[in-house]
Amino acid sequence: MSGRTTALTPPADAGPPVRHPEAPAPGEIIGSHYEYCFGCGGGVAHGLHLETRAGEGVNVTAEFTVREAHQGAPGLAHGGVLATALDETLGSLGWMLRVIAVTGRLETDFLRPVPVGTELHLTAEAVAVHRRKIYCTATGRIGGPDGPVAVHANAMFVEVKIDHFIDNGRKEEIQAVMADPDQVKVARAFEVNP
Ligand SMILES: CCCCCCCCCCCCCC(=O)SCCNC(=O)CCNC(=O)[C@H](O)C(C)(C)COP(=O)(O)OP(=O)(O)OC[C@H]1O[C@@H](n2cnc3c(N)ncnc32)[C@H](O)[C@@H]1OP(=O)(O)O
Repeated sequence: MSGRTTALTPPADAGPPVRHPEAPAPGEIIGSHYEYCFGCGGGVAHGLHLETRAGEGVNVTAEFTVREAHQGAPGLAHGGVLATALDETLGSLGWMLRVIAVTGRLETDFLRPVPVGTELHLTAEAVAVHRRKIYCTATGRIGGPDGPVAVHANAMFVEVKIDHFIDNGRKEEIQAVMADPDQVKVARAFEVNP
């Protein structure tokens, strides 16, 4: 046993998340953080192509249309793909806090099947911060932004520095990213020095 608590309930001394003064303005589209990200990258043919918008607080919204390539059962979205959509939307909260954060834990409830062709309306919100840990939730609704909930997640993201990617990513992709001025701009937006 590691002694680590895996609870997704923030500890009593956690604080509220604080919207960074330079967070994208409410309604502003948060661009893809990486062209080859399966969740948001334009360079992944069968990816989710999620487009996320900043909310007014430490929250974001996004839409994702389920396509044939996303099926698990015939005509229905794969659960892992739906979890990815939640994960990706949650990942965008880093822009609102101006930190880079990766998923530590993601607990997903699948409440309704999601047919191919459905537009999933996603929201994500940070609820508490404790040291490097960001506690957050995400919801995907069908039939409109106020439609019935199809999927819901409680999650805990952990803040990391750019070294997390440099140290762990494959060399080819890391070198390509560092040679791309647009990508370096993304990294700078998080006030990190690549
Ligand atoms: C170039 C530009 C790039 C831009 C990139 C933008 C990328 C955005 C991508 C978005 C894409 C979408 C999103 C994606 O898909 S992100 C991809 C999926 N996620 C990952 O690959 C993360 C893999 N895991 C790790 O790298 C490490 O385990 C991390 C970094 C998470 C922690 O290891 P690290 O050694 O650093 O820290 P620590 O172990 O001291 O832990 C720190 C604290 O956290 C607590 N804890 C940890 N894990 C868990 C857990 N499972 N349950 C409960 N608690 C957990 C821990 O108890 C401790 O708490 P406390 O002691 O402080 O109380």
